[in-house]
Formats: sequence, structure tokens, C-alpha cells
Amino acid sequence: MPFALSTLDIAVVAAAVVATLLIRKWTRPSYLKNLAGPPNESFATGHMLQIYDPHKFDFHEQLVEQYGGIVKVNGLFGAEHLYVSDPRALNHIVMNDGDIFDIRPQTIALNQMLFGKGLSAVTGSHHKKQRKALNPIFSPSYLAGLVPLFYDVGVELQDMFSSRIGESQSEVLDVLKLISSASLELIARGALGHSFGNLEADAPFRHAAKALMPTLSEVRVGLPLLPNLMKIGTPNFQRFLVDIFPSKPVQALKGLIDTIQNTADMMHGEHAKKLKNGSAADEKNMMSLLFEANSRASEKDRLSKEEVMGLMSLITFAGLDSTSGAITRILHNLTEKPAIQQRLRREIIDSGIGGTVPTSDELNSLPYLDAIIKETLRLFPPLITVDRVAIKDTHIPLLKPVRLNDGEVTNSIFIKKGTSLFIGIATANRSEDVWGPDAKEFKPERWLNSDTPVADKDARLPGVWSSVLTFLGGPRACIGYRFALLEIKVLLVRLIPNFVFESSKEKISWRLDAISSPHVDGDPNLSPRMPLKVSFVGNSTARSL
Ligand code: HEM
Repeated sequence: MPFALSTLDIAVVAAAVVATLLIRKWTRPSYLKNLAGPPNESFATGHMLQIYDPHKFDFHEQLVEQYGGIVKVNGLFGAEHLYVSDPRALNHIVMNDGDIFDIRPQTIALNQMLFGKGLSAVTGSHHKKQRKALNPIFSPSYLAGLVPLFYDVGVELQDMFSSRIGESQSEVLDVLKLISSASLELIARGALGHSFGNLEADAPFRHAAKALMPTLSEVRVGLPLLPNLMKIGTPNFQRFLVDIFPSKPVQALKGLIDTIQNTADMMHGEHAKKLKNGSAADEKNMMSLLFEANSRASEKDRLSKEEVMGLMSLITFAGLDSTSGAITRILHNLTEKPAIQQRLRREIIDSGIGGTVPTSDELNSLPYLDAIIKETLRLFPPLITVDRVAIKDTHIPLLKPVRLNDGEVTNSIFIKKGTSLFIGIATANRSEDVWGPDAKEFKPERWLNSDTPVADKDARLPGVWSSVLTFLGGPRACIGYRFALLEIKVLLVRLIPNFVFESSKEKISWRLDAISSPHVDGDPNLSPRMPLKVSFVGNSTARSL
């Protein structure tokens, strides 16, 4: 008789996993009981529903305002976590003790399930090996050579805007949709050496890319159980469990993962073929260089096929919604501040940059554009928190002492191995201790006078870029931040001098999911959208700028 599991069997396994978790939590005394934090409202969900509530950034801000730069919050079934935004503590967690605070097993399991064995699903020496292999292809000099390729996509995007507006001179367009297709094509051509055709071509991978984040939002509640469930049986058995799991979003996710993995497999095949027939060296894209270097690497440094495929999928998805969301956020912000939009347009037009293929130095020579990007990404980081777990006991110092529940004031906290924490990227980026009393205001000018306009040098954040935490810092800093900045600049340099962006009648709210995305208020559809009124910059306007 073939082996088969009923829904009841699955429920029993899930209940056993939950019971094990509960017993572990109940029998372990809390060493954090003296640290202040909000009262626990639910034993089952702790503060997780508030922390992950995509509409409640207020909760994050209140944590910091009420309890300070390090706060105890509750996780599922009585678990305790820390929420950290104190700059000195963050320097330790992200930089000095960067190897002690790594990604949590849940997150690693999820990343591995989605993208395979790329950077964000590996730790320790595997992680170091992959970073070493990727550093050359994310270097400023290599990326500078990709600008013409980025520029071609920028021109295609501009054409797409123009054709949509057509004769009418102005039209409400879903700006996010257009920018996302440009972003995907830009990663495909620049990073993967592949093209999904013109920006509007229909491709299964395009659908998967668009659907992944909304589908993940639907299954998010079950994700903390993932690492335990992934320990059950062989990969084939786990696959079987997923196949029979009676849930529409889980089945949708399975289909998306298959598309992602099949596409990575297909691209791996294309590159391996080019390497074999000697044409890889003629290609100008990041993966060709990686394949070539990997073929020459010593056995100890060489990446396996599984790792390379994992990296291809990860790079595509890590760079997609984050960067297209960032560009869309910049445009949204500019609709609310027409004078700033006008001043930016004038800077780009007067510089003459963008009419022909710019160099990366030219793109970096526009101070107001730079300031707007920095200020938008500081105030609105696409990832508002990331999570970590301490893999050793350690102490972390604080810039601002906190008062413990017993009344004592302390300027350092002991952290025990196994403690999970949230790094408050957005709360640190908006901290008055770091940026001064106007920290929460949108003021691009603050960047015109200084590269690091912090109020207190000791309060500098450990960010890899401009002392903001948006791309994190330390061993797990975003490896693609220069790619993202170049992409943002190339696309804005094509769009801003040619189009005026204004609000449409629809009200937009940003959902703070794993990656923030814009949604139309009252829209029952979970898919993100950003309708904006877009008009041609008239000749008279251009002259008057
Ligand atoms: C505005 C755009 C972007 C933002 C805000 C952003 C932000 C981040 C952050 C905060 C992390 C750390 C996540 C963690 O450790 O939990 C990260 C990691 C990563 N990012 Fe980005 N990213 C952006 C664009 C890109 C692009 C364009 C690429 C690739 C082309 C990319 C590739 C990666 C990769 C591979 C990692 C994993 C690094 C590691 O674990 O060592 N990102 N990113």
C-alpha cells in the first residue's frame, strides 16, 4: 500500500512541533525579565501582530519613545525578543559583533526555500566564500561599465511612459508597474545576462516576480514553524507534504518557487554553455564574469552549481521590489513636494546629463539628486526591520542608558546566545539622537552641506552607505547597494527632465511588509499599485527651468 498522509496526520505533526516549542519556552527562565518593554497582550502571538502589522509603524516609534533604544518585546508563545535602535548597540550588532549576530534560522529556512543556497540562506564560511566570489562583480569599476546597459533600459522606460500618455499630454499611470518591469529587465540584462524581451513582454518569470511578495504576505503567519517543519524527513518527503497541503496560497507559492528555480536552472545552463564554447569572455554581464572567475577558482573557493543558481535567484529578487519600490517612493514624495521636483528637474536639465549615455562619475555629480535619494531612503527604507539571533553570549553597550524594571540605570546589556532581535532600521534612520530635532522631516538640504549630517559623531549609524541603515552594514550589508543607486539615478535622469509627476485622485498608503509597497486605499486587491498623474514636460516649462 503506498505511503500517504492524511490532513489529520499533518495536524498532529504541526501540534507536536508547537507543543515542543511551548515546553521549551515554559521551562526556560527569562534572563531578560528586568528589561523594560510593553505589556504582553497575547500569549500566543505576543507583540508579533503589532510589529508585523503593515500599517502600524506607530507601534515601532512608540516602543522607542517609551522604552528607549533597546526594548523587550514578546514573540510567539512567550518567546522574548529585543527591539534595538540605539546607535552604539547597533554598531556592535551590525559591525563589531557582526559575526555573532546572524540571520535567524526561520529566515534562513524561508530564504532557502524561496531562492536556494544564495548568501541569505548560508552562514559562516559558506557566506564568506560567496561574498568573496561576488565582490568583484559588485565593485564600482565593474558596475560603471554596465551604465550603458542600464541607460538602454532607461530609454525603453521613457518610451513606455511616452506611448502611454500619447496625444493626451497627461495620463494616470501605474508608475510602480512600469518601473518594476524596467527594474526586472535591468537586473536580467545587467546581472544575469538574460533578457525577458521588451519591457511589456509576457514571461512566466515576470508573473512570478510580481506575485511573490503578495503571496508571501498571505502565508506569513505560518512562517515561524518553517525551520522545524523542514527538519521532518527527506526533501522529497517535505515536497510531498507541501504538495498535499490544503491551502491555496501555499500551492500558489509552490508554483512560484518552481518558476524561480526552473528559470535559474535555465540561465545556469545558458552560462555553462557559453563558458564551454569560449564566448563567456565576450559577454558584458555580472554572471558571465562570475562563471569565468568560478571556473578558475581553487577548489576551496569554487561555488557549486546549487550555490550559483541560488545566487542568481537571490540577486534577482533581493534587488527587484526593494529598488523599484525606492524609485516609486521618490516619485511619490516628489508629487507631494512640487518645488523640490522642479528644482531637481532644473539640476538635471542644466547639467546636460542624461541626453546621451552618462558615465557613473557624471551620475554622481548631481548633488541635489544625491540628496533627494539619501533623504528618501533615510526616511523610508524599503526594509523597516531585519532580524538577527545571537550565536554566542555577549555584552552590548548603549549610547543612551536605559532604566531597568528594578529602577537601576544601565549602559550595557548582556545578551545570551539564542536571543533573537529586531534591528530597527527605520526607527534608527529617524532617530533624533542621530539626526537632530528635525530627524523626522524630509529635508534633502541636510545632505548638501555634509556627507554625514549627524548631530553627534558618537551616534553615527553603522550603515555601509552614508551612515544610514537602509542597506545595513557589516558582513551582511546589502551587496547590491551600488547597483541599486546606479539604477535609481539612471532611471530618474531619464524620467524627471521629461515628465511631471502629480498625485492622482486615489489615496496611497504604503504597506510595510517584508519590503514596503504602495497600495490604493480601499483596493481589495493585495497587489501593489501607484497611480500617478504623469504629463510631458512642455517645451515652455523646460525653457523656464
Ligand atoms: C533600494 C534597494 C535595496 C535595499 C533598500 C536593500 C536592502 C538590503 C538589506 C537591508 C539587506 C540586509 C538583509 C539582512 O541581512 O537581513 C540586503 C541584503 C542583500 N541585498 Fe539588498 N537592497 C537593495 C537592493 C539590492 C540590489 C539591487 C541587489 C542586487 C542586485 C541586492 C542584493 C542583496 C543581497 C544579495 C543581499 C544579501 C547579502 C548577504 O546576506 O550577505 N540588494 N539588502
